[in-house]
Order: sequence, then structure tokens, then C-alpha cells
Amino acid sequence: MAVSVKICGLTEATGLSAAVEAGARYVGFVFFPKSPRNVTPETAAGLAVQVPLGVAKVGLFVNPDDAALDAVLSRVPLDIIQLHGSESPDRVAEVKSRFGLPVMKAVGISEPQDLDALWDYGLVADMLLIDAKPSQNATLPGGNGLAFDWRLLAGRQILKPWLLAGGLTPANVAEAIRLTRAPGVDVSSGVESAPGIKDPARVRDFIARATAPIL
Ligand SMILES: O=C(O)c1ccccc1N[C@@H]1O[C@H](COP(=O)(O)O)[C@@H](O)[C@H]1O
Repeated sequence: MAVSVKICGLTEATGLSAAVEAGARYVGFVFFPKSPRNVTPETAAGLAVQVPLGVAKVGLFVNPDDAALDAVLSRVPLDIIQLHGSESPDRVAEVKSRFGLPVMKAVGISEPQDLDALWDYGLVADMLLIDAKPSQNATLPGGNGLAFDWRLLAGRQILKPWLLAGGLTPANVAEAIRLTRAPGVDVSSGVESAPGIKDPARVRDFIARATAPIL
């Protein structure tokens, strides 16, 4: 099956249309004020109306409370909630039940024991996003252009549909897919010309390489 691609951290129409036209299956909007990719609900709502049916609109949140989720979901017709903080499995289940949307939980990996969390979150989340664990002094829990050792995932059974993330670029995405057999990939900084601004040519190149047949 073709690899699904998520282009995350879209802030403006040019990047969004490049992602959609090149075949992205998911587009991501970041609701996290510390991120250079943060968008207001109003901006996201304006972009969301440009997303065709068949492309899922993902809202990325970091440890949101219910009020923060309400504030966005009352304005933006999201299809999936991405939780990218230290939300517990119980909180993932609570968000899913309270808001009635599928939840994609990000799990950070840097060493073999981090893989245990994939089981715990796999029991409650609809999808998993397997990302690099940020360094201790990182200001963002993701979107840092940091990769992990993809060989940790080789041959691993994952309970739920999942995307590989962390430090992916047009140059390395095919190798990452080859090593991990990821059914989908997610990228943010690796297709930007500046933080928060997607480079349409890099977006197209990334999607073409991610979806090319594996040799
Ligand atoms: O992109 C961000 O600014 C961001 C902020 C806070 C949490 C997660 C964030 N991005 C997610 O991280 C992955 C990996 O990013 P990158 O490709 O290494 O730059 C990205 O796909 C987003 O889902």
C-alpha cells in the first residue's frame, strides 16, 4: 500500500496547496504558542476550508486542557486531534471520548525502552506518531528536525496505524521508510524555507520520494 504523508505545521495557503496537490493524506495545524508554526483558530479555520475531502485536517496540541481544545474545535473543523505532549494514556482516552474525534498520540523514542510506551498508547489512541524524543534543553517537544535510530523499529509490530516522524527530509525519507516499513510519514521542519514557512518545492519532493515504490 502507498505510504501516507502528513505535512505538519502549515501556516499559509501556498504551503497548504503544495501539500494537497502533491498528494498529502494529512495536513497539520499547530496550536502551541511556543512553536514558530503556531496558528490562531481563525487562521486555521481559513486554511481548513481550502482542504479537500479525503485529506484529514489534524490539530496538534501539547498538554491541552479541555478549554483549549474547545476553543479550537468550536472554530476549526478538525478531523483528528494530535497530542504531542506528556499526556497519559488515561488523558488520551478522555480526550477521545469527550471530543468524539480520533486521537493520534505522539511517542518520543531515543532508546529501546522508550518503545514500551507504544504498547500503552496503542491500547487507547487511534493512531500513533513515532517521533524522536526531544533533547532535555529543547524548547519544543517536536518539530526540532531531530531523528532517532530508525533501526529500533525494524521488525516491530505496532498495534495501531502509525506515522514515522522526526528529522525527515526529502533526502532521507525513502531510507527511513525502507528501514522501518512505516505505513506513513510526518514532516515539519524538513520541508521549510524558514521556521513556519513551507517550501513548495521541498514539499513536492518529499511527497514524491515518500510515495515512490520501495526498491
Ligand atoms: O512542528 C512544531 O512546531 C511542533 C511543536 C510542538 C510539538 C510538535 C511539533 N511538530 C511535530 O513534530 C514532528 C517532527 O518534526 P520535524 O519534522 O522533525 O521538524 C512533526 O512532524 C510534527 O508532527
